[in-house]
Amino acid sequence: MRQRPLRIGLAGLGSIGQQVARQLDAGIDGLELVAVAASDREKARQNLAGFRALPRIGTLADLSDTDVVVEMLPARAFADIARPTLERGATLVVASAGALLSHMDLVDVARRTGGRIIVPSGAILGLDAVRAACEAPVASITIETRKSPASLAGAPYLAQQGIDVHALRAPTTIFSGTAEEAALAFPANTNVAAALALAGLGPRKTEIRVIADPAVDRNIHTITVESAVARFTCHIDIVPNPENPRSGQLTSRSIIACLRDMVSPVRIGT
Ligand SMILES: NC(=O)C1=CN([C@@H]2O[C@H](COP(=O)(O)OP(=O)(O)OC[C@H]3O[C@@H](n4cnc5c(N)ncnc54)[C@H](O)[C@@H]3O)[C@@H](O)[C@H]2O)C=CC1
Ligand SMILES: O=C([O-])CC(=O)C(=O)O
Repeated sequence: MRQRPLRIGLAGLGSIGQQVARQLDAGIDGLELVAVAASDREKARQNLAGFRALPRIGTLADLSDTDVVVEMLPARAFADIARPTLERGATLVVASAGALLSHMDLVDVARRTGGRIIVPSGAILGLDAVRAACEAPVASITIETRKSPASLAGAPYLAQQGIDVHALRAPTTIFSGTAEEAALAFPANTNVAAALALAGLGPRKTEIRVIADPAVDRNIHTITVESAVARFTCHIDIVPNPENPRSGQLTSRSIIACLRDMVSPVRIGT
């Protein structure tokens, strides 16, 4: 039994970070929100107004006395908090799973310092069964991601390929490739494929298809696994966050469930 609560720091107070902060402030036994890092501190103060216990508001460097840092930054800022957190032997909970694929050397840092990298399921389901299946031979793991144009807009791949998603009138496959390729092409839209890859066959053997569909208003993911011990398909429709439709409303809850696991005497699922 821990003598004191786990001290939590939040890196990023955007659409996911704000939800996580609110849920932590509502109170979870064994967890204490002590600090948040935000790029606009005045806006952060406004977002945290009314909190029961106001955490410190500062920069990424101000998270350096926490036990657990929850990374919820744009992919480009991922390493700015991931590396120092792991260098000091703390635990890093990763939202930007796609960005982790370009920084797999951090696993060696964690091994050296005793730090831990934890990738919650986020917006995807079935990682428990994927991990279990991968204890036996697995033939293939694929994911199809279907999103509205608003949930895909701004991805670097669209600009590179000259694709105007807002002009599409019918569902269109705009990308097929590996999870590794997708993480670079769609850094804010394919974290699900990265998490799936890390749970299963790795970023070069996990295939993703991205479909832009003007008729949908959810972020929709379908995983298909063919393995020696089981064949399964998992499907999820997630409500996008109003502040950032690229991210859905399940991810903050997945992070909270993951943090709860760290202090709970009982753990459910693989
Ligand atoms: N694992 C998963 O299943 C999912 C992962 N994500 C990923 O989670 C991450 C966070 O998502 P959102 O909250 O929706 O993004 P967001 O763009 O709404 O929020 C990011 C926040 O980080 C802040 N920020 C940027 N640089 C900073 C710095 N140096 N210091 C402090 N704050 C900084 C921004 O001002 C913004 O408030 C993204 O990388 C997103 O792609 C999103 C959905 C699902
Ligand atoms: O569906 C979501 O909420 C977000 C998503 O696809 C991703 O980041 O991979």
